[in-house]
Amino acid sequence: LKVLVTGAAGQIAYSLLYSIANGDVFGKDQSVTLVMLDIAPMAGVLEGVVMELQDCALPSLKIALQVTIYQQIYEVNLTLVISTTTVEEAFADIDYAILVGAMPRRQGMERKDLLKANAKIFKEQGQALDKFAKKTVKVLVVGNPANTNCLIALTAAPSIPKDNFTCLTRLDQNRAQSQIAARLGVSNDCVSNVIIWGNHSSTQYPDVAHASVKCGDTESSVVSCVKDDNWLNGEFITTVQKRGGAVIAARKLSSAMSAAKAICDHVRDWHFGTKGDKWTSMGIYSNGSNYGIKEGIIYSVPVRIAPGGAFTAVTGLSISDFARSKMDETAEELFGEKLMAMEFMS
Ligand SMILES: NC(=O)C1=CN([C@@H]2O[C@H](COP(=O)(O)OP(=O)(O)OC[C@H]3O[C@@H](n4cnc5c(N)ncnc54)[C@H](O)[C@@H]3O)[C@@H](O)[C@H]2O)C=CC1
Ligand SMILES: O=C(O)CCC(=O)C(=O)O
Repeated sequence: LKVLVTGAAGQIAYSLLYSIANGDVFGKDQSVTLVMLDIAPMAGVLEGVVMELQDCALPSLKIALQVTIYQQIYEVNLTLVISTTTVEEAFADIDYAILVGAMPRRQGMERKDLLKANAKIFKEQGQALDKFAKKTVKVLVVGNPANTNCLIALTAAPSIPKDNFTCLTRLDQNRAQSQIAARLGVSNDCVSNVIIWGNHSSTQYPDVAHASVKCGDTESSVVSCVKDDNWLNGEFITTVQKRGGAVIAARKLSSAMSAAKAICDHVRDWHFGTKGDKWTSMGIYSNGSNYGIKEGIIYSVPVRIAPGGAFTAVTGLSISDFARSKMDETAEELFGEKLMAMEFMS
């Protein structure tokens, strides 16, 4: 597997690269060529990250320096590390593209305020995917605003199927899951089938109407266990919607450790598949057939994934009037972002 991580000198990548190199995403026995891309001014930092990967002395990673200063090729046992600032090299024949590299939000900004700065990056990287990657490449967009950046990349890569493009809402799902687990005093893995609808933004709709909690052998609905609709329809939703901003306010930096963990969860599920009747949420291309969401945006829905990566949106879930209005509100925001993106692109 050839796996590209962009923004490889940044803070998310700092946690993410370790997990991939350690076999936590694709398995300990899977050989991986890890391609790390960042911009030229970050070449020195990138070099330091490679040194650190080397110094982790991971059992599967054997690194030997081969080439030049900006284009170091490391020869290995199980995992091959290539760090580069060259787009052509980074995107060549990749199986996975984890597109993290972008400007992060600072305090007081909404994620869509990043569109102007980041749209250009995702147009260029969409074109690179189109030109250099395998046509089967699976793309995960993380850089914000993630849904609309994903749409930009997809539009710039017409030779790659739309279903190969996803954006990250797993961090929101993990946040929602952990809020419920904390409320019920159970461990996080007892809670499943939480849904994130729509945009990775403060209009997203974290929905627990179909979520369940497992205590011993019995599985019950989250709604019946929490027994507090006011909290579920109020504070719970806003906590998840605003969690990214809360982390920025506290850390003066955007979330990174939890983002890297969520990326690993997303890619692992996309690679190995979801288990049984469980689902996970991810931003996918809306073709107009899911829950009345119009065609043409990247919208987060629950999906089930087969081993190898083919996914289908979960259909037939009942949608309350409350949920309907929340789902439409976040779709509307995405169409607004799309218009803005088209303006910047033109
Ligand atoms: N979807 C989600 O759930 C989340 C998204 N994010 C977003 O992820 C992005 C990255 O966050 P951090 O790692 O914290 O930022 P960071 O600033 O620490 O790192 C970003 C890296 O990207 C690099 N970069 C910039 N332009 C590039 C290009 N054209 N090609 C390759 N690399 C490029 C920068 O040089 C930098 O090293 C931000 O946009 C942030 O808002 C962050 C957390 C969660
Ligand atoms: O909130 C942000 O803008 C940066 C990180 C992020 O997307 C998140 O923590 O959810």
